[in-house]
Amino acid sequence: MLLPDLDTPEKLKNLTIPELEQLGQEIRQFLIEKLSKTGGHLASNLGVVELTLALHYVFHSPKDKFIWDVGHQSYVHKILTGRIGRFDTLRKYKGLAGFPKRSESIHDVWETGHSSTSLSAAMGMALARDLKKEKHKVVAVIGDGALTGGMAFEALNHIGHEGTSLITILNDNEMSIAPNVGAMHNYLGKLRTDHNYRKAKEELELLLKKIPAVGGKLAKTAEKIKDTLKYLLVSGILFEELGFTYLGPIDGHNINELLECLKQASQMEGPILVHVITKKGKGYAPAEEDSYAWHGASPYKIESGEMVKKSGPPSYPSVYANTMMRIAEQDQRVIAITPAMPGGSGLTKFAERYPERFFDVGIAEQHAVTMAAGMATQGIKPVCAIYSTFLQRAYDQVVHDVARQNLNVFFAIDRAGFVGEDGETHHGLYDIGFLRSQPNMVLMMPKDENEFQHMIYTSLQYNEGPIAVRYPRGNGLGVPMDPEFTLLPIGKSEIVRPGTEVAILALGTMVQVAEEAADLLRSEGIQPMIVNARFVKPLDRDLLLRLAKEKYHVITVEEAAVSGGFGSAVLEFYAEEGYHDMVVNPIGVGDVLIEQGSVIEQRIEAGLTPEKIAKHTMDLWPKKRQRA
Ligand SMILES: Cc1ncc(C[n+]2csc(CCOP(=O)(O)OP(=O)(O)O)c2C)c(N)n1
Ligand SMILES: CC(=O)[C@@H](O)[C@H](O)COP(=O)(O)O
Ligand SMILES: [Mg+2]
Repeated sequence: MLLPDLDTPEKLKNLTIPELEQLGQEIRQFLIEKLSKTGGHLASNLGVVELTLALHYVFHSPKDKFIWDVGHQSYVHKILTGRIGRFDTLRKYKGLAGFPKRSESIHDVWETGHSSTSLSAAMGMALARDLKKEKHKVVAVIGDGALTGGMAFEALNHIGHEGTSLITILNDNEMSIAPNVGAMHNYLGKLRTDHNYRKAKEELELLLKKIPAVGGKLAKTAEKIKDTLKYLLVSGILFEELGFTYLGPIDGHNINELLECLKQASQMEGPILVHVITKKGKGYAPAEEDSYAWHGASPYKIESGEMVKKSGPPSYPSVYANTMMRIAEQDQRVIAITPAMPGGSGLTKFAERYPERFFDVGIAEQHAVTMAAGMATQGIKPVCAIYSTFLQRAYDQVVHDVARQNLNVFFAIDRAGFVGEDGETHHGLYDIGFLRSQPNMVLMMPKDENEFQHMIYTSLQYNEGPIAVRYPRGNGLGVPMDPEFTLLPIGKSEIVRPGTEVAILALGTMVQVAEEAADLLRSEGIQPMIVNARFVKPLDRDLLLRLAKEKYHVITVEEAAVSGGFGSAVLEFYAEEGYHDMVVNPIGVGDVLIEQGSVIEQRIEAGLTPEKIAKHTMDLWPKKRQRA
């Protein structure tokens, strides 16, 4: 076994090719075993075993800088940089992060999680190197999916323009999470299969060299023919035209080919793009056969490849999908848009049923939102299904293209709140802050999966402008699902428990937590009012005014950043209405970054528990009595 002794990448450099190949197999086996217990991004990491070995063999991390786009494929890098012993804690609370983390290792020079940032960061590091007159390599590893992200094109454009020396490794496995989409994907497909082109080009060049030296005109013609044919035949012409030296395509599982090509790249100046062809899931049959399912694997049985399925109530994406299907059946205007998350958003069935009304635009949230806005101007009813965290990528499009023009786009904002193992790069905590400030916007959150279906229905019946429903990752509460849809009155909340003295206005997932807090308080003879807030915008004015008139103290609770959140909206309301002595205690996620773990662990760290909410209520109670 070679793996146990490899605690620094420098030790790789003493290995022979066969030893590197053996090490690759050991790493593969290690990943398959460890992730069968922890789950994680198995397929992507199995696909980059040889590539990561070769990178650490040829270059000198951390002097040479490695930047991993999205970073979900950085487990092999973590194994080779001294963290092999921590893999039992992968994506666990206070354990090893599932993405690069600068606090974990000097070899992690850039943190990722959101896609398509690697080339911009690499450019920044390369320019800094040049300004400081340092000499080291900057290497970005970007997948074919991440390359569909707009930021990547912005960076390619600038890098090619500046001619800065940096190496882009394009890890092309034809997959995003789902099969990759887009014109760039199609272009890469041609390059992938261009071995014939390459052979023809070599034969052509040999032939042209055989033409005896000819004078003047004929020579120029010969050169012109060669350039034209080269244009047709040469690989990577798109990248070459953008100012990159294109190397490849090479077999990303062939150590010899990788070492030869990376050594060549390491000796070249200017922007280099190495096109590496890999197989997502390589080396584990179930993941090779279905790398889509094995992109984000749950714990599984190695022999059978059977994932441990979390049973339980319907998931929010499945309720979204079923409700969309039912409504789309009746309303031909309804279309669904996803930026590269068809599976996670639950849209697979919709896409099969209504292929002409489904658009996976690739990792392109900005394009998705503005395209939806364009559709809305033409009377189409676009539904943008975007995770809260990824919607951050399209903020100006929401502001400038949708809300400002008051266009009727429905945002289905999934993964709102804590998301668990993906950690702080993926939590959906900021959408309330950045949406409620927008004129014309309607924003709501359901307390459970049954109310969720009614909110989707209400949103699709709404024609007045932009409307958004934010909903959590995972399953509902297991409540009965009404057979018929209900149209919810916009801006109206629901009193779920009457009470006195203190009113707890809870949003979405926090309604259940607030009710559990009320149960704890009952033994103290304290019975606060529990409100299912439902709407962040517009607020339920009538209820808020009633609470003021009846001298309630108010607690708001939200699984979102408290700064700029629902509680802030309530505070602003009372200030604007002149209730300056109104006691409002907003509870939410403070100015903290809560790392990977379970959602429950994250809520505990944030103080979003029945016990804490009961304590907040108790704290207000005696003051309330004294005041009376
Ligand atoms: C801005 C953003 N949108 C969506 C995602 C979700 N996401 C994570 S990985 C991935 C696909 C990445 O494909 P690729 O870069 O080809 O990597 P591979 O898994 O194939 O190695 C997507 C869409 C993300 N991380 N960031
Ligand atoms: C790496 C990445 O961004 C995605 O794979 C993300 O982890 C998917 O999240 P869900 O598992 O919530 O769909
Ligand atoms: Mg890919």
